[in-house]
Amino acid sequence: MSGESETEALDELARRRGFYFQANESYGGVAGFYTYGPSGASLKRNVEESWRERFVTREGNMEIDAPTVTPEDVFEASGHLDGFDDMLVECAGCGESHRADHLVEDATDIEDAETYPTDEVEELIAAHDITCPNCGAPLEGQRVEEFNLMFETTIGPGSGQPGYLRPETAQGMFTEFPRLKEYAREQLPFGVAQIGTGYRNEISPRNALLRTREFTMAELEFFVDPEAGGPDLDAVADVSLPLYPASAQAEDGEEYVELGPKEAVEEGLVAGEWVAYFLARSKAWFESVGVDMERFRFRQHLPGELAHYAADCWDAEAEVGGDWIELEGVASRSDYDLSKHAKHADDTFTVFKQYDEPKTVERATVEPDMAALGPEYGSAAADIASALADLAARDRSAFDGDEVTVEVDGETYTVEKELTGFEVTEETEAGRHIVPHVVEPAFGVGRAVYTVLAHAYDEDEVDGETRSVLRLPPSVAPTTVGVFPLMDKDGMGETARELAETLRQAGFDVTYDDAGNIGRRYRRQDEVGTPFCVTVDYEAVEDGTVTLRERDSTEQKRVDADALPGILADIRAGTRSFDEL
Ligand SMILES: Nc1ncnc2c1ncn2[C@@H]1O[C@H](COP(=O)(O)OP(=O)(O)OP(=O)(O)O)[C@@H](O)[C@H]1O
Repeated sequence: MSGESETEALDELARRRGFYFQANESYGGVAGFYTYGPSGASLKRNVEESWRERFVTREGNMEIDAPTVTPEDVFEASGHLDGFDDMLVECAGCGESHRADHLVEDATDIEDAETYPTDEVEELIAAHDITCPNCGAPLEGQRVEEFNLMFETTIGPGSGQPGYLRPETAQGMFTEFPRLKEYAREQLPFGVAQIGTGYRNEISPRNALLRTREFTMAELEFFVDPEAGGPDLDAVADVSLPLYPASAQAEDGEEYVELGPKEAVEEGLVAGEWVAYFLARSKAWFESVGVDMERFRFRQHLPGELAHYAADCWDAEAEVGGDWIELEGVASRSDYDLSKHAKHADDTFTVFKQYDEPKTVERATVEPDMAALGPEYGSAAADIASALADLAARDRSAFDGDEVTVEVDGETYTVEKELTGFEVTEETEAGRHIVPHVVEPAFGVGRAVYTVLAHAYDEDEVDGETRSVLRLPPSVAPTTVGVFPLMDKDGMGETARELAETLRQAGFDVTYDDAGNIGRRYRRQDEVGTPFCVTVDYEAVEDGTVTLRERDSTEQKRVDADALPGILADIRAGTRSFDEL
């Protein structure tokens, strides 16, 4: 199937079978907002649960649940207020808004247009005769502007306090760090995760769940000691990473490198063992929820694309509808976030790192003679005193001579050493405060759900008819099993209803269906990805055996109804397969 028809067929099935649809359609709907229907909400919940199990429970990490409305100060510190922009160009013809960088990328070989200044993007639009994708009018001469993607709100009545809907969940983990480090008993490394809603006022929402204005993210902020060693990469040695390095992209090649996590670090391709570790864990997780590994890669950010604080960043990408889309970013963020908050907030964003043995250290301090500094330097005296204190802590050798020079507000002052009260004392130190570095795997849940659906979607032929089928893994499928009586008579309906109830009580998502012929009932379940269907026929009423039909092969086997809970649990957990029954 071509890329476009794949996504069109999927969107149609998603509406019809209750996976997702445009929100508030009865009021005309607003672009970029989707409602997950019953099947989609269940699939999404299973994907989130599986993420939680993989990245929180099994890793021994913490999880928090922070508010989505956030005061302005937080985003001033994080840099979002100034820098969380996309490039906007509006069509003079039809008034439609577009991502200017995306239009340039579509029309040229440029892959990182978002890093170009707006005037250069305007020139590129003119040079390549780029037109409005909606109405075809030329966009030459239209202004390209930076547009901040955060939704603004007011907290409280009246003029209130300015606030924003969070564009990512990450800031919650950073602003609460002073408390979180206490729960971690200041022992690095430790991870804090959050699954929650993020909001971005996207200029041009499109491709269903891929670019929406409200979406669920699953993020892990992993705090590490930059001086300590990394994780044991043997634990993920069985995962090979399909890497698409920046160098291959620059040459415009499709040169993938398949390497184990350890080799990727040793060859200098992936900066840092923690990044390699999370790439491996991510790949295994994407595979477990049903992303097709033939259509999956890790793309390294190009140098211009990298945030200035980031040492390295890799995006997990999947091919959907002919395009590569970003599902997750794994970034090495250094101490950028915590240092920023330390500057703006009134708290400590460090951890106390204890030495193996207490150390004797020399400490240089000053105690300036203010009675002498005041008359000599006037209003600058207090600033000079604090500059002297900074200097003593930073560079003791500056006090070697008879005079000390400091700079305050661009002015240079020379102070007699005698007046500074400079002193060196010896102290015993048990440890010191360090700012942890952050490695962040950030996932978009909606994009993962959409990719899982797109990769699961298939059409084949059954009994001479084309069937649409979602080949979803049993662990994420919205319904685990459909239970049908052959007909609702001669005890078959009752037996089937009882079986459905037993399976529900055993914790399975069950659909009971007695409407229409059995082939049609199978087809309905195939379309929502139900991996198994159980049919209760005459024999079942007599001897307690039922037929178990597998979705993908459409093969049927007779099994004891009593054994079903065990069989289904094993298959969902991946410890037994249908073939082994
Ligand atoms: N508008 C959106 N709709 C749905 N998911 C999104 C959206 N924006 C980001 N995400 C998801 O959140 C994850 C982390 O966000 P991040 O800030 O790294 O995205 P991004 O680089 O801004 O994405 P893009 O370049 O595609 O806009 C992304 O990998 C993606 O899965």
